[in-house]
Amino acid sequence: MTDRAPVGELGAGAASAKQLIAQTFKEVWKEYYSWETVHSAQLLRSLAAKNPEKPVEFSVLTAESEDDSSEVATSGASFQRYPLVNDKWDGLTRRTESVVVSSHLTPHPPYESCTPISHSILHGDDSNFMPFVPLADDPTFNHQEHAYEYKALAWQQAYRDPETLEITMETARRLVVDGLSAQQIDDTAVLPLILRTTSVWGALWNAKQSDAIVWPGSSRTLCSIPDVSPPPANNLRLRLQDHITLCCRRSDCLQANCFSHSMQQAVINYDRHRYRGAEPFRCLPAQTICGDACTLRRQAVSEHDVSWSAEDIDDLRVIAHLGTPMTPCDLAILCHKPCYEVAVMCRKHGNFYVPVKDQGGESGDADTTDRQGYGSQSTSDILRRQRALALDYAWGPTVRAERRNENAIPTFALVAKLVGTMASIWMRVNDQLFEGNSCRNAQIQRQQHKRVEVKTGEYGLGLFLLEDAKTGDLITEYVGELIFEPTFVCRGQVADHVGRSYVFGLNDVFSVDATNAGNASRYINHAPTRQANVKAIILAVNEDQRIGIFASNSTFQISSQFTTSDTLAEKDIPAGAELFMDYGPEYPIGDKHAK
Ligand SMILES: C[S@@+](CC[C@H](N)C(=O)[O-])C[C@H]1O[C@@H](n2cnc3c(N)ncnc32)[C@H](O)[C@@H]1O
Repeated sequence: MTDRAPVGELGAGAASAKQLIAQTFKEVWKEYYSWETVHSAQLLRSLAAKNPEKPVEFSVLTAESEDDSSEVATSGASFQRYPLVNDKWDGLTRRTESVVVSSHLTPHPPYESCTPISHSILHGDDSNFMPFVPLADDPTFNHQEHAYEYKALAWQQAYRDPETLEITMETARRLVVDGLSAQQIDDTAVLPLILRTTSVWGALWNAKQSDAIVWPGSSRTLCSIPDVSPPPANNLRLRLQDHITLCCRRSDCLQANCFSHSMQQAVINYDRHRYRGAEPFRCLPAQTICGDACTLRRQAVSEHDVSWSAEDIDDLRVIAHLGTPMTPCDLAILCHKPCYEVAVMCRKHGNFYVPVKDQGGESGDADTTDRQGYGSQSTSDILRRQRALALDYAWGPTVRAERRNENAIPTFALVAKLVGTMASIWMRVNDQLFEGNSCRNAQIQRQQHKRVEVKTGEYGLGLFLLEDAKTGDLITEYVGELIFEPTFVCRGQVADHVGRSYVFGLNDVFSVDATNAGNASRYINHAPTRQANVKAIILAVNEDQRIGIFASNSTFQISSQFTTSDTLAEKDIPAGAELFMDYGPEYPIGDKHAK
């Protein structure tokens, strides 16, 4: 694999290290591209349409392979090629080739494909960048005019070239085997990508997030480079920061790519207090005695009687800062400290509401006006119960024992457990709330969709019911890409060209576009209200706006999102019926369903 000098022979000097890294990089680059060119040619060949009468053998689509001029048409486009000479890699030179389109490729299908998704997705699109080249093989689509709307292709924006990433990573893997560390490699600044950054977004991290390129020269399975150093075990803030960055902040959300979830790095900043004011955190008064060590049992404990390490105090700050306002009894469980000690530390380091009235020893600067500042959240029965249960579950005796045995708690396991517990509790609370209730939110959450099929309908493809539905039943949910208004304007050109639009206006900010990604609901055709048998209703479900498609009829009126089906006139939509909904007054109405 290598004929380069080992690190030892090159000496420890920066110049030698640089030389070694550059040499290894060049080697890997050559190996990779000599494999990649052959592999790509094979892939292209496998994609060629099969023509049994006249089999065509074409390697790479270049002007050189144009041996049958009656079968090919050349367009003016060009691409960069890394040529092989006598099956050997010919250095890093690139050649510009013109693109030849073979007539043996199958024509574009009459319907553009659509990626199936079960919930709406948000790419965070930018209307300045073209997300994809639409109808690339449709000669009647005006690509030039379309491209005029955009500054660049979306993949050019913050594009991470997977090949450069793989070559960099393979270089690093070989260098690590040779005795260099990731930090030493980065210090030379020779590689095109930094392996580690002070945060988590270096090549090491990105490689972990990307699909692996499997190629013969890769030593990925043989050597793994130590990842960015994990945050110190005794630094709860950094560990949680990492966790919050990776997981959705909504405790009831288990989807990696939910609407609200963004991959921006989270920073737990004590200066920006979550509630108000600049206090590091606030604490609620203890209400009932939690045990022998409860602050309510102790008379005037002084801070001199309590000795906490800096890490312990920081843990308290983090927990109190991130959680909903808690009593010292709750905090005691989370901090694994006696309650009366927590109360002392809260007084010292936070803004502590001491117990009111007859709570011996701790006189009250408690003040209900201030407490109201927390809003209904801190007083909500559901939240309180949720928190109590979560504490019970997540910080039970096993975990406490773990903490005693090891100084380093497996934070991820703990936090995942806490988040998981919150989610399961939330689901249980939801179930209790929604039990026996045909609330539309509940139907959407439970995805109680009807069975449907897509087939030729009155206007192109249409959506048909496979089972009966009663008015008010959820048929399906309209899902797609969440796009911004300017993107909608740009995509309009494609919709005009194909003569079909799959965009549903959601709110002032977003529309849901099912053109490229969606489910069967994208095939529901339009009919005016009196002939429509389904209705789209936008519902707020767990902080997201979602579009439920409900069985409806002409007498169906929306009164509230919690209206139940039994308050509405029942009228079945029989299995086999095509579904129609009213697209709204602006939609150009077809002759058959003219209002
Ligand atoms: C959401 S798609 C519906 C599925 C579409 N029929 C298909 O084959 O993919 C909406 C498009 O269908 C067509 N369409 C739906 N209802 C129609 C109607 N009542 N009259 C004419 N065209 C209709 C229009 O082209 C419209 O832009």
